Amino acid sequence: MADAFTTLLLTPEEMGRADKAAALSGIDSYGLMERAGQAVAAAALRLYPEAKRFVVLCGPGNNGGDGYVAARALAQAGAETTIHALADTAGLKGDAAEAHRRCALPVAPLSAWRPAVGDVVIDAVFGAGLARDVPPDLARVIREVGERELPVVAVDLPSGLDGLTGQIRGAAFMASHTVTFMTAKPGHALLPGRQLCGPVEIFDIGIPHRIVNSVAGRLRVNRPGLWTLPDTDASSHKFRRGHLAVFAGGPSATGAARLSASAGLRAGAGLVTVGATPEAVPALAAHLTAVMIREIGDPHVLADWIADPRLTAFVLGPGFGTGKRARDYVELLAGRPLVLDADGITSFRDNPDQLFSLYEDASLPTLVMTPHEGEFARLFPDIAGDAEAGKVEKACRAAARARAVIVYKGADTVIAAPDGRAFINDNAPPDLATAGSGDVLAGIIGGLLAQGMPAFEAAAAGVWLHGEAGKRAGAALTAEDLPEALHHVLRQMAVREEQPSL
Ligand SMILES: NC(=O)C1=CN([C@@H]2O[C@H](COP(=O)(O)OP(=O)(O)OC[C@H]3O[C@@H](n4cnc5c(N)ncnc54)[C@H](OP(=O)(O)O)[C@@H]3O)[C@@H](O)[C@H]2O)[C@@H](O)CC1
Ligand SMILES: [K+]
Repeated sequence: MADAFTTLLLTPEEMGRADKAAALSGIDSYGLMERAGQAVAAAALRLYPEAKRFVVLCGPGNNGGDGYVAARALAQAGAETTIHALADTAGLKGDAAEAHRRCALPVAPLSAWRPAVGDVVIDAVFGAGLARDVPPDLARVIREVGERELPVVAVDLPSGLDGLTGQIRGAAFMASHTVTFMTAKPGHALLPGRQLCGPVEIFDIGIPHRIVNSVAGRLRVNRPGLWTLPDTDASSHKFRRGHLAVFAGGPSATGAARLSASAGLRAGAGLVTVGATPEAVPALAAHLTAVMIREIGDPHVLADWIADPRLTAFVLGPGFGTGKRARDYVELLAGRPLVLDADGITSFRDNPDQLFSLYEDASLPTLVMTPHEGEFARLFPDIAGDAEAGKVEKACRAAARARAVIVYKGADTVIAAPDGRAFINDNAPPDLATAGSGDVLAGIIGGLLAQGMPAFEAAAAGVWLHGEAGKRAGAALTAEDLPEALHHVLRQMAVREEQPSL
């Protein structure tokens, strides 16, 4: 289970506001810096008790200020410590100037440092205030530290990493450990940032939690506790656990719909039916047992079937084929709970507004779209092409425009709702990027939607469960392994819920 502070992500801008609000409420801002720097020194001593020398690299702002505090604490603890600064210390202001004043160690320029084996780097060059690509001097040092594979303890963020977007500004340290303050930041969770941080330690420097909560936006790391799975009590009747309909494509492409359907069933949908044209039925019938098949001979049969209110959710896209048929089906589904994936998304590339208008009346979103990067760019070319925007901003803008939940897939999938809520998912193992994996994800989300979960929660839970199933299935998994692995994950979660002490 997740408590509010372990899932909360504050953007650098929100963190700055927390800092200002803390100062306005009378909290000594230098005290915050002192605790931040002390925490960094404590982590460095704990992680590298045998270090020959700590080299503290200090920048021109408050991240550098944390560095001066840490350097003083390391030296006081008896560790050999040297400081190299990016800019002249005469330019330091406010708390950073105070931290430097209290630190008696000499400060050499960054350009004078030649990284040597045995050095442990304390990276306090840039944190939340990184505003552009790192200067060439620092880029050189980053390269040399990387070449020598020196351990790096990053203060707040590895310098060069954009805390908002997770992107690298020119060059960035590859940290072995990161110490950040109060909450994690989006850049710690998004890629490539996540891979640059090492384990992230979140240290409470004493900003009152009510202040942190007052500046917090709607961004979280995706975790159970942010959503609740439907009650999968074995005694609940299958008709009460909803009925998911998955649409299949042509006879040579039924595998994708089968994967979605099996996953939907494993996710707890009471009934799952694959709707297919007569040509595709034999191929489906040869493989499906627990999943039912509905032959859709002509458009009237389709319309009658879809109109049945007992069908509580739909999946359209996996292996479906692109074109008018997909658009016609979605038109009939307007407003109903739908997971639109793959070909279903691509079918609207020439007229995305046609799709969006079909779902504009819903007061709460009922459409979930699950695009990977290429599909996202087909529906939202202007948003995808905005070089300034990060993945979270892109997903949020797309969700608002489409009035749909957007699952912007990748190793750092972002789930965004039209109301501005957004979760970053971080539990997907690399093996999950395998053929058919997306079909399974669409089916899991469909299965949760069918049970009445709201679209955003169903999407977030589906993405997390998909990641856990991938971990459970292990290395060299295939998509066929995932529904079974999901079954184990859900069973384990149910056991934990029954025995909270586990
Ligand atoms: N929030 C809190 O509660 C607390 C925050 N704390 C700490 O404060 C940190 C944030 O401090 P910060 O805002 O001073 O930003 P920071 O990262 O030091 O950089 C700004 C400086 O860098 C400069 N600069 C930027 N990019 C550059 C580039 N590419 N190349 C060259 N220069 C560049 C920029 O110059 P400018 O853009 O103004 O020209 C400015 O001088 C935060 O990460 C945490 O460690 C803790 O003390 C505890 C309390
Ligand atoms: K840093």
